[in-house]
Amino acid sequence: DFPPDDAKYHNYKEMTDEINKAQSDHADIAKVSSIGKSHEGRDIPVIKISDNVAQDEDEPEVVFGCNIHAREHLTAEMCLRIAARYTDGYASDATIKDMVDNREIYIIPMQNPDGIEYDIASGQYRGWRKNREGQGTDLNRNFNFKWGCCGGSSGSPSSETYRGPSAASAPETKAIQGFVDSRVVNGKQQIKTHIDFHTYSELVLWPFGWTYDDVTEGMTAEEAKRFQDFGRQMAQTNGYTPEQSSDLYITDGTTDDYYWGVHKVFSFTFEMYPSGGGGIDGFYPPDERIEPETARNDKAVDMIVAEAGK
Ligand SMILES: CC(C)C[C@H](NS(N)(=O)=O)C(=O)O
Ligand SMILES: [Ca+2]
Ligand SMILES: [Ca+2]
Ligand SMILES: [Ca+2]
Ligand SMILES: [Zn+2]
Repeated sequence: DFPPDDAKYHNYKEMTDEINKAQSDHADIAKVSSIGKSHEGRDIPVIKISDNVAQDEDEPEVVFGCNIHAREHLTAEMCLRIAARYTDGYASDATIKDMVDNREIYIIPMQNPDGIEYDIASGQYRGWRKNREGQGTDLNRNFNFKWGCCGGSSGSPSSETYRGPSAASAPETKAIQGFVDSRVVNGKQQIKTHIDFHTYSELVLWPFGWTYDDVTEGMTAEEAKRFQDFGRQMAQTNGYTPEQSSDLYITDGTTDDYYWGVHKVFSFTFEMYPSGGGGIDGFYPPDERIEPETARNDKAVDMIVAEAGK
């Protein structure tokens, strides 16, 4: 488990208990299911928040994905905050109610449950990043879009950015892709917007990661401008630095490139607090930082939920 001083962070069981409680407290608008199983057999839960939540309604869909990298524990807290705001806020906040009534919001708090549990299992943080297959696959290099295309990942199993033996080889990647693919209804992708939360560096990133080009096959000048404008607007609200993903470094097989490249989902990656300082400690802010550093993204989250209806 987490060290006692960081008890406010949720482990896998505490996370599942929390979303199950949200479901029982708000059964009319919240429904928990599993998108599939991890390598070690853990369910990867998703909580859906919408009116008539048991029906698949013709409403724009939004996805928030968290903790695809094991040590980035602050991101699971980000996803749990979104779930809490959009369930607890339904009765009191008119804007939240409007969004819940007119969107289908999916939140996946722990996309890499095995890695997360391994990172904290000894009681001392291990700095673990990948999933738990063999020497670990970097799930954010394993997606089936431009997989291993461009020097943005490694082919060596011991590497922190090991792309896996083949595209979508990891069960967690299969589960996430399977979920996104399942949201194509009558040939139309229902998911309109997405944020994948990471730590750290305080950045708002948009596709593509596989190329330095702003405009390229699969990204017109208009589309690139939409990403730039909206990314900058969100960054205005949280003080992060907005840039194209590849401005950081080239990556291939990432979630964002898959969501946009394959499904044309208006998709961003957020790197949360801290901004820098380098080193492994940046992945482990004290739990006193959870509230302020997750609340910092409330406005950007609300913007991306609203944008799904554009
Ligand atoms: C989303 C990309 C561009 C950055 C990310 N950085 S992280 N979260 O692993 O430190 C990563 O390397 O996957
Ligand atoms: Ca503390
Ligand atoms: Ca609905
Ligand atoms: Ca729908
Ligand atoms: Zn990450």
